[in-house]
Amino acid sequence: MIFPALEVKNISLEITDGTTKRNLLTDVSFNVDPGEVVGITGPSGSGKSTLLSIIGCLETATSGSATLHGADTLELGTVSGRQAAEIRRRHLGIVFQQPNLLPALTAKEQLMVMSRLDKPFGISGKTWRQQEEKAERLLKEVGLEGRENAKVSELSGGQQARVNLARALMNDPALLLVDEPTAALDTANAQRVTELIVDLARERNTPVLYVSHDQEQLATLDRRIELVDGKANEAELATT
Ligand SMILES: Nc1ncnc2c1ncn2[C@@H]1O[C@H](COP(=O)(O)OP(=O)(O)OP(=O)(O)O)[C@@H](O)[C@H]1O
Repeated sequence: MIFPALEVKNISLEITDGTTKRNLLTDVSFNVDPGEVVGITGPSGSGKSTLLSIIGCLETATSGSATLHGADTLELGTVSGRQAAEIRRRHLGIVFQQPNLLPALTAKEQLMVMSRLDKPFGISGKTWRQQEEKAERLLKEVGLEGRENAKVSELSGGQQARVNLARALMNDPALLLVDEPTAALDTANAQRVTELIVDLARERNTPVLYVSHDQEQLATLDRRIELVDGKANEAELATT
């Protein structure tokens, strides 16, 4: 039996809105294949970022499951605490809207921080030098060859978004989750970064969930899922 890389089944989240309870997400189900980039879209407040947080083990669903099939089969939607942190560190790449880069560090050092979190050897048992080579290789892949030693203040917004992306790839994630990573960029730069994400996903066979409002960017992706009133829009799914 061939599994999709990511299987999301009937994810629901009940939230408390003031004094009333309501379902922010209701029975959201979809699959993502290896190397496929799926856009998550929908009106503001429809739960896009929350869905990504559940799949990214940052929040837990009230019910349902999100299963990642890779070297290990991992349940993502319901784990919390130390187990969730371990899954994020080892298996997930998460890119938020704000790069949150450390101002005192160079581009390469932003990536090396990921290795430092995993002392004495890297995530996959690699030495410090091997991790350093990996950081250099990733920066080259995102188009930053020659900028490895530049500090954040010396990098443009587009370059910072690329460092942010490279950093999320340091652990060779089995799933990449990106939440409006180009919101701070002009249209041309935003489109280039989106195309880079699609290329990297295909080259690495990594499934990607990409939250965006931008129709032009969404058109670059393999397909899209629209969240409307907490439900995934199946009609849109079927036509894409
Ligand atoms: N566990 C929770 N408890 C209460 N409220 C929550 C919880 N999780 C999310 N929310 C609320 O649900 C709403 C939806 O948030 P979310 O950021 O997921 O929407 P979004 O579709 O990503 O919006 P935007 O496009 O504006 O970024 C927000 O008002 C958020 O505060």
